[in-house]
Amino acid sequence: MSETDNDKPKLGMRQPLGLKRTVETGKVKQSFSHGRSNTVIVETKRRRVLGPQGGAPETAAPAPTPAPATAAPAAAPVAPSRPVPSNETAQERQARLLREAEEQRLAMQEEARRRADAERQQRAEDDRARAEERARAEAEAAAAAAAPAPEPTPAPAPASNPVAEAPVQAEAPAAPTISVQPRPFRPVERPVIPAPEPKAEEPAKESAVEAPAPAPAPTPAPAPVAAKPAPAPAPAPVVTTPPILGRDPSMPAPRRFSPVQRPEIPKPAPKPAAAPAPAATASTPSAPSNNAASAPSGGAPRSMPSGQPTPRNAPPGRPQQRDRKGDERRGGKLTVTRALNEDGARARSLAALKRAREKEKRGFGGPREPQIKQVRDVQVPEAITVQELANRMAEKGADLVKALFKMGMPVTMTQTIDQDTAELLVTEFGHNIVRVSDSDIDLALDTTEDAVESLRPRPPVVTIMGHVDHGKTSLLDALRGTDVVRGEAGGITQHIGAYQVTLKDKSKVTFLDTPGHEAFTQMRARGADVTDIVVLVVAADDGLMPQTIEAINHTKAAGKPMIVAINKIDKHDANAQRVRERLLEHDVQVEDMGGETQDVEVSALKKIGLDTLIEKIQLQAELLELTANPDRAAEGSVVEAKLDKGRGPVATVLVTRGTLKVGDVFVVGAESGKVRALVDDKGRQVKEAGPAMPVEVLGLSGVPQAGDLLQVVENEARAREVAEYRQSVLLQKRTTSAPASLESMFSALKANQAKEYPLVVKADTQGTVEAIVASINKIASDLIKARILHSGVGGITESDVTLAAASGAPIIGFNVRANAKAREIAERNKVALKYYDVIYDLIDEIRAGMAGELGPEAFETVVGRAEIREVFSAGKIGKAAGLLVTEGVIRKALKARITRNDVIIYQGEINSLRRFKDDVAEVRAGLECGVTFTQNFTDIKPGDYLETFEVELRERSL
Ligand SMILES: Nc1nc2c(ncn2[C@@H]2O[C@H](COP(=O)(O)OP(=O)(O)OP(=O)(O)O)[C@@H](O)[C@H]2O)c(=O)[nH]1
Repeated sequence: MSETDNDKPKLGMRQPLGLKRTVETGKVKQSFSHGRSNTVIVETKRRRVLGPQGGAPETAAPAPTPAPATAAPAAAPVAPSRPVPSNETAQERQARLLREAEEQRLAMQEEARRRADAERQQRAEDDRARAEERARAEAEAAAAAAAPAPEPTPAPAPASNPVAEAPVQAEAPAAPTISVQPRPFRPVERPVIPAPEPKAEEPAKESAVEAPAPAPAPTPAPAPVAAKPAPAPAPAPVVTTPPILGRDPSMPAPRRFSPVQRPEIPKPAPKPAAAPAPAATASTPSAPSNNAASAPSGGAPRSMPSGQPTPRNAPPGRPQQRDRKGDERRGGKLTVTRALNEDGARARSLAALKRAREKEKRGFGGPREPQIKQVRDVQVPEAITVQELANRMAEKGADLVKALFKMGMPVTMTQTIDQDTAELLVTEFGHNIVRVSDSDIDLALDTTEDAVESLRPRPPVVTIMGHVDHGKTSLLDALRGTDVVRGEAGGITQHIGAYQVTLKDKSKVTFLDTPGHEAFTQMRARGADVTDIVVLVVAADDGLMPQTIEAINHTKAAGKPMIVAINKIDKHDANAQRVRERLLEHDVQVEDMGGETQDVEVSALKKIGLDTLIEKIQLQAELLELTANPDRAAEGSVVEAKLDKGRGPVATVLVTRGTLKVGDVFVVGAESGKVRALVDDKGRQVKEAGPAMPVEVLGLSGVPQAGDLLQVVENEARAREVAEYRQSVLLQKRTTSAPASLESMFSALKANQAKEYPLVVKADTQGTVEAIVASINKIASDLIKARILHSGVGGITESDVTLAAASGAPIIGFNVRANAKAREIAERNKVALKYYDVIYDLIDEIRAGMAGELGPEAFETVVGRAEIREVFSAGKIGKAAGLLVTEGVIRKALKARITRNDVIIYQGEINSLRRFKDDVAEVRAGLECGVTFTQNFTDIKPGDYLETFEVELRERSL
């Protein structure tokens, strides 16, 4: 039974007597390279001293066990455990155990290295011996060849065999003595076995195993000292640690690092190309060869001088070792770091150097010079965040916040401040404020005059104006040699027409035809605005009419010269002179009447006076000296716009200056676009349109408003930006309509009391839509007003019908029709679709419809009036009044009312009408009578008046 067993507590048994435990156990944690670790239990056996005679220890330190032939490292004797002081504390024991474990580990490493060195030396020796052998053999062969009679040569002496020399060589590295075995731990105590009589062959066998020499030759060789087993019963282990001076040799000395004499490492000999002897390879035991393989390769020179002792009490620093090894490994290599920094200090990376150089170049490297503060022009919109303002000022946001805080405004960076506060900050920081508003996004109207040298003569733009049916279109047709009149619905012009006529002398005149109907006031106003000359057409038979006068006013307002064309002079009742006289009433003095306004008598039908009219137009144009710069970005005015089924939104534009080309990017009103095609008044595609040329423009994003200005811009992004801004403004206008004053509030309240007549209006052109909407809005009265849910250019669509259905509104289609789907939905939802092609019919029907919506009108007629003279009590029915009829007839069947000081105090019916106690139906003026009322009305006083009246219902008209 081992002592370990004895130590175990045994249940129900008594503890053995008197003997202290002789085995100390503890855990040791080992750390290996690459973060590996191992925890082992270490047992340390203490020497047991028995009594005074106990000179010899009862239990010897583990005697070296005869090593098995295969385990070469185990052949070394187990390192003896030093006696442990009995008063050792747990911490001391722990420290000691750790120390011992570390010593063991170091010893193992040293042993492995030593063995590798020995092997290397051995190999070198072998090579040398083989070389000598070969040389000798060659020499002998040469000698034999030289000798006439060769003598038999004795076999080579075994001593010369390199294998036999191996053990001898193995002795060399064994010189330094090591106190620990290469085997790491021995937790189990070995039993004391009497050492066998050393056989002669045993050491040899051992040495053969120890030595890397592969030869299994049983040649007796001197056994290595360290490997020599001590004869039993030697109490002490093979002593390896020299006793420390001044210490009792019988006492176990604390373990210390043994000074390890580093063996001389031969210079790494160039490895022979040939492999080691095959015999050696075959017979080499696996364990040593493994050890050899694990030894560090001898190729790299060691940085530590050989033979230098390891510092005695130096802590076993693995990192130190690793570093050293790493240095050694890298010793021969040229790395970037080493190349850049020879002294081994940590060098900056190439990227860092590059960055530093760049920084230097930028001028940030050196010490900063005090910079002169830059004064900036800071653009500040109506509202701006503190952060954004800081960015624009190139100041720190925190500084701005601080400044605002000082001003008593605790704000954050993300908070928005107004323009005034921003101005305070901008001036505080020494900059200049430039106030801007959202409208700055918009394109400014280019009012700059073109250089005189860039101006070229351009055709005049002539607008024909006048009352409806006075022959405007007919006159224009006669001038153009075309027949537009026949194509017009109802024979009336319902949209503006633009044409360019080439005259006999090849000069050109642009004509704009405007509608004469009152609904197209806006169109006439626009016509007057864009034109150079106005031709006022007045029918000689009809004279001046409302729209004639309106046209005169538009022309005057626009400040344009006028030519009066007195038309229809072929008619028998034509009276041109009367027209001239009537014109005087409106401050238009024609030449014949001593004025400056030109006039001409014409007949569009008979083509009389047309040349004279043209001459007068040309003369007027000459006087005006019309010029424009064709070589610049185009500007134009929209005279008409529509949504064409095949071509999309189309605008008729009169170019005012510059030249509009296909591909130009433009903004027109709240729409933008890129010119896809240009079509002239004769339907031909043109590449460009110069000043005063009317042209249809294709490629718009939407239908613009007639009268909108078209401006060519630099790029599509800018065009979109401007169009978006303008649309947002329009939206804002539509959605914000708050009453501004009390007056407007009351009028709005009143208007709200009026009944609404909802409508959806769709028409063929923008101008027509505008005219229809304006005409419908004029129909409104205090009782009813039209509410146009939606108006637009183009055919009637599903969405129009859906919108109308929601409010039960009819849809007005002017020169447009509903598509199939819209018709289907309209039928299903009972939405009325009303189509028109003459604006008169449209307005009349809407007026009738709105009137019908209100129902018949009540008209009241007072039939009789009487003065109340006396008031009597009439019992249950309240009071009776004695009257004198002053006017008309008081009838019982009629409605009656009592007024006091012209204020109605009662309205109802007469219950009874009596004259001298007789009930009568009526009492005429001048007679007296008595009345009672249906309702129990008692507030009657003498002096009040009684009226009887009739109500007549008549059909309403608006
Ligand atoms: N006898 C006679 N009739 C004329 C003359 N000029 C026009 N008319 C007739 O007058 C009518 C109206 O002519 P329009 O040219 O349509 O008149 P308008 O001014 O263009 O009418 P709106 O476009 O509706 O404003 C037509 O029937 C013409 O035939 C003329 O010189 N002599």
